[in-house]
Amino acid sequence: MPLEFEIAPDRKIGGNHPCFIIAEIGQNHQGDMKIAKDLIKVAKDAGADCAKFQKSELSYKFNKSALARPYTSKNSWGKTYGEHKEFLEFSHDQYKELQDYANQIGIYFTASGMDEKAVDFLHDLGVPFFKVGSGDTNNLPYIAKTAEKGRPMVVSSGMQSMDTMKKVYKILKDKGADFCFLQCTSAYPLNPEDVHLRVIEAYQKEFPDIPIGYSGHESGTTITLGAIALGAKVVERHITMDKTWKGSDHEASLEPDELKDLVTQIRTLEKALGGTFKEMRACELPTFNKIKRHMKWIGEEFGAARDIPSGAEISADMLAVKVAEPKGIAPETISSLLGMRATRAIDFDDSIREGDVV
Ligand SMILES: CC(=O)N[C@H](C=O)[C@@H](O)[C@H](O)[C@H](O)COP(=O)(O)O
Ligand SMILES: C=C(OP(=O)(O)O)C(=O)O
Repeated sequence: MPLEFEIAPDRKIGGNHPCFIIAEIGQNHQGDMKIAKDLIKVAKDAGADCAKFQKSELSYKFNKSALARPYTSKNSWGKTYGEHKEFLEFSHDQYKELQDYANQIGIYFTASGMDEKAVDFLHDLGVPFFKVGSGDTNNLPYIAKTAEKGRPMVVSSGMQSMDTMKKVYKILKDKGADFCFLQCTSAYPLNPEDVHLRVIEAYQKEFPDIPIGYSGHESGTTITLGAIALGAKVVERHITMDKTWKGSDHEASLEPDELKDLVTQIRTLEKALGGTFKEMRACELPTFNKIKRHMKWIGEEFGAARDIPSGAEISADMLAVKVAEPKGIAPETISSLLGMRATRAIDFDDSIREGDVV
């Protein structure tokens, strides 16, 4: 049984707990607090568990030349990558305001700390758990320091190999962290053939004592539902007000109605996954009573409609399986009746019931 743990106050993940659904606002707020709050509300109204952002302390995440690099993409909000990222970055005070808003409307609030300094800030802010974005997963000193803060961790794995994930697993286990891994492919939007949902199963095999989840960048909801069917206990999807907006992630995001649909579909699918024990279910009884086949015999050996006398030895050609009133012996036991003897005279087309043959 995969490990369960409390990812946020009064909310466990893993085992049979409902999948924890993270609505990733990321940088889809366009640098605008109103849009950011509206997206938190969208997450809440759709029934997602958590609204998430991305926090960087830019001079700790990037070196000078990375910040000075020209960023000429149609998704750029500045001449350089540094200016672009600065435009999309909220201040500490703004984070506090967003957190207060999330608390007020009743949804968990967190962010990916995209460098050690940002993790320090989020720790002080008191987020329930840390998200580690794929770009930071092979930063092993960062992984160790983040684990030392003592909060649960959700670690994504885009661009990483199984070998790297084993290293991350070992560090986090050694630190005694509660954590889960998310299968992820870091492309926006993500083509179905690049998703590799079966990595969820490979992770569960390799890391049997942690919950496994999925962070998706594909279009639509189908693939994420597949992740749930394969056992994902945490799911993260980007959300947006409008997929056509300027920005690298909008196209791979879910609009409000899609998020709502996804949450509803996940909750339905979770119910439908049920248990692994196979038996007839209570809801099947009416059908069973109506059509399940029960054994009857017909006296073909003796001629149709001829009575079988008491004491006759039962052979296969005396038996037929039909929908019977009253119900007879269950047909899956047919071979065990052969060679038995009738304890009473049974008319053609009568049911054979317990005690009629011994
Ligand atoms: C790997 C990773 O961090 N991915 C994040 C999460 O999915 C993304 O949101 C990036 O921050 C985003 O795509 C970057 O876009 P730009 O470079 O235009 O700011
Ligand atoms: C990059 C992030 O996530 P993922 O790698 O799961 O897309 C993130 O959380 O900032």
